[in-house]
Amino acid sequence: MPLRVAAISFLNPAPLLYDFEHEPKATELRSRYDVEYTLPSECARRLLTGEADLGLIPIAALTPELAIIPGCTIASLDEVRSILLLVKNPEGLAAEEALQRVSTIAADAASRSSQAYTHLLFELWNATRPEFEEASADPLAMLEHHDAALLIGDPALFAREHRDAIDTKHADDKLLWLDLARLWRDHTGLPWVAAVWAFRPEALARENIAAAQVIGDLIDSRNAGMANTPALVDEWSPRLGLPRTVVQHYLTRNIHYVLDDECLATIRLFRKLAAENGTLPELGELNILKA
Ligand SMILES: C=C(O[C@@H]1C=C(C(=O)O)C=C[C@H]1O)C(=O)O
Repeated sequence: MPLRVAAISFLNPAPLLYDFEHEPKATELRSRYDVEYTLPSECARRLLTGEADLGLIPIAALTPELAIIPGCTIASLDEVRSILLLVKNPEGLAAEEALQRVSTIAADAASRSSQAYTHLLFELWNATRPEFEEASADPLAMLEHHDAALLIGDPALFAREHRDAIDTKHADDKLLWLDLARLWRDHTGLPWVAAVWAFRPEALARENIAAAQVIGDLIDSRNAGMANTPALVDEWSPRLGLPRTVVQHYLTRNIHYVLDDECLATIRLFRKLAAENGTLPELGELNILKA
């Protein structure tokens, strides 16, 4: 049987999944992997319950039992564009002061990592404890009953594309548009990391597949995706109705796909701070799959 794979349905992982979607590799890979696309929180749920063997999952959902596949990530070295915190700021205060006034946040239910980053932002660096309520990704509905809205992925890209319309509706609120990756970088000097490929190691023996094969397939796919962004822009720009320049910039500048030492340092620091703060359970040493 092929490995059961839970992959994220947004634009941002498209380069990681390139070989799974394009020949010459797609047919061969179908014999080893059965890929289903869903939202990040659901990818995590499926991997944690064992409904999937391999998942592109939020780093907030990693557990000590899951092995991280080396090489691939969804991260950002500066602005990520698609992790947005919209904050009502009717008095037009500076960002730090406006954050102090936030007491309720509607948080995109598709997210695990960005929700936890937002907890750290408020609880560690802002010294406030706003209430979080999970909601579906609709900025206007989210802001109806909350002081701030956290959006991720494609809905965040759409919101940015329609920023003028959203700002007009909220003219009295004077919305602040904050990029969470940028805030994390400002506070820690490190890249912002959202997701990694994580694996249930027991699937190797069950499916008689070598760790090196899985790691190699995923790294080759990432490399093919990064080398073929023009093809991905051709596919995704009409699919999402976003300008080609935005998709191109997003895939080549906003998102960082290589799980390097700095990204690993981020995962360690993020999980340490989140454990100390009580936001997430302890993770301990990172369990990285060996080839
Ligand atoms: C860059 C992004 O990273 C995402 C954010 C995640 C989260 O908040 O849990 C998980 C996976 C990524 O798809 C994004 O979706 O905008």
